[in-house]
Amino acid sequence: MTKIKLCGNFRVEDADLLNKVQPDMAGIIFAPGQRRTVNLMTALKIRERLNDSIPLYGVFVNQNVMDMLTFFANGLIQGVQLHGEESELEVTLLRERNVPVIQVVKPQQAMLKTAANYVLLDNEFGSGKTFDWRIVPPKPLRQTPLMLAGGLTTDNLQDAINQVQPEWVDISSGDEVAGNKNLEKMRTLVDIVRQ
Ligand SMILES: O=C(O)c1ccccc1NCC(=O)[C@H](O)[C@H](O)COP(=O)(O)O
Repeated sequence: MTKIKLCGNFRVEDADLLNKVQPDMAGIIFAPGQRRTVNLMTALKIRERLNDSIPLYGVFVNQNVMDMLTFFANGLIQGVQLHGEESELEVTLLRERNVPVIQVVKPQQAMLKTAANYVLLDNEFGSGKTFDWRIVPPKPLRQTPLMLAGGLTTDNLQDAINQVQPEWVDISSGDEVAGNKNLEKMRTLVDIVRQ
């Protein structure tokens, strides 16, 4: 069964919504200067309020690996999403310290051989824009479990799963209404993957 990550949570109360719908993974943005960026205090509060059963991943763009290791060691995050041009060396360094890694790649690179636990296909930063799913290599050719992202919504999620057969889907804009996380959208998305 496809699993679901709900990303870009940025208000402390988003933890309560996540607890209600129980996604397989949640994400918060540490990349600076973005609409959904969280500061350390908010991140700590979200982790504190979030059910222990929901792993929280930090999203970073070309940031300091030592910070990622510290956040992981302190239990603030349970894994990292590398959303920039991070090197395989950085991925390996994190993996050697048992940090689960999601490496974001361009859709054409789904076959990339990497030490990361997952490759995530997205062409922008939580932009809500889809890409042409036909360019994703078929499942038997992929080396690493695939997370599909980019403009997934309650309207297109089922088609995306049918066409791409990803191990995971990752959604941010698609669970928002007027820029805030929305319980009904989140619930519908989770129901679609679990039906
Ligand atoms: O959401 C952001 O602001 C963001 C900023 C910098 C790097 C990544 C960012 N978001 C990543 C995600 O939320 C998801 O991994 C994914 O791209 C979902 O995007 P979408 O559903 O298209 O909003």
